[in-house]
Amino acid sequence: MDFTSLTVDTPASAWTGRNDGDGPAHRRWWQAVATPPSGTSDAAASPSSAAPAALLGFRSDEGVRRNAGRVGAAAAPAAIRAALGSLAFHGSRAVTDVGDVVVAGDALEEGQARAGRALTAMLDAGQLTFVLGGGHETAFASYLGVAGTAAVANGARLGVLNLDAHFDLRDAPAPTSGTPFLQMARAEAAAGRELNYAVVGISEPNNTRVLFDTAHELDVKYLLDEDCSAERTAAFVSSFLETVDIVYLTIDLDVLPASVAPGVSAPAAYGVPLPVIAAVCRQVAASGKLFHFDVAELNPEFDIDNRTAKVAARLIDTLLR
Ligand SMILES: N=CN[C@@H](CCC(=O)O)C(=O)O
Ligand SMILES: [Mn+2]
Ligand SMILES: [Mn+2]
Repeated sequence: MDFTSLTVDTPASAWTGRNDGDGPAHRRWWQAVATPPSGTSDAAASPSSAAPAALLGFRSDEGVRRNAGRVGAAAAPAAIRAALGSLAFHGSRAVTDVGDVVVAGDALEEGQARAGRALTAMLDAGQLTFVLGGGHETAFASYLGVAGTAAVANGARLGVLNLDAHFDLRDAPAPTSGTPFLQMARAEAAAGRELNYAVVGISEPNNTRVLFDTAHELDVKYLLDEDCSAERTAAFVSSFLETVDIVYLTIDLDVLPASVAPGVSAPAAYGVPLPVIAAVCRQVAASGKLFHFDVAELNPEFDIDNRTAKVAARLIDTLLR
């Protein structure tokens, strides 16, 4: 597709990383990712049966600020790109970085709409899209992109799978990082559909009764963090996948234990082990139903030795195999 027709605020700049040489045997992410208009990738030239992928950064922490959280997630897209850059690239699909949508000041809703339009254009052109957030207000930008596609208009059954310690179903006066899935439920109802929403990793003490009540009213499927054994999680995800044609997967990094993901606004005391979260990513990718995904809530200011950024990069690498 012609990526130069997309409206973003900051075009992608060339990626960097360790250089062991040219060609597929030495290829790392920084060498595989194309950055239009000038940058081309050697991987993009290789024939592949897998759908091409395109990534968009969403530089926002306005939703976190409105939700009284620790701001800093606007710097996350750059930190994730840096962590991904030096990972070895074992995939075969073309990957394009189209740059960032930047939320200026409090203009969150406008930024979400702008990101949504760029995503819809890429999805309709056959790209597997992913967004590097941003606070979890990123999820509503992702939803706008997915909900605007021809696939959804033509009746594809959409499922939203959130890996998160929180429901993010808050009823608030304005959109925040804590509201995106209630916004989705309302938007789906307005479109004459019902939101099919499932969450893996809910922390009971970190979600009030009203959030559980809302989840029950909306028939949200969820698995508590303490119930996330490998077997139960795989069975939960498998049942969910049976009910959908296309999946929007959203990873809020605070689903992981704080020792694994310290660089988030709300670190988890308990958390779901990384091997379980990685297995969910493999399972969703293997289903052939993955349509779009995002990674949210990284806050580089609170990260330790880029631990959280590296975990985000690892999960993205897993999803794109
Ligand atoms: N995206 C953030 N969600 C959580 C944050 C909770 C917290 O800061 O403790 C929420 O709003 O519930
Ligand atoms: Mn969240
Ligand atoms: Mn969360």
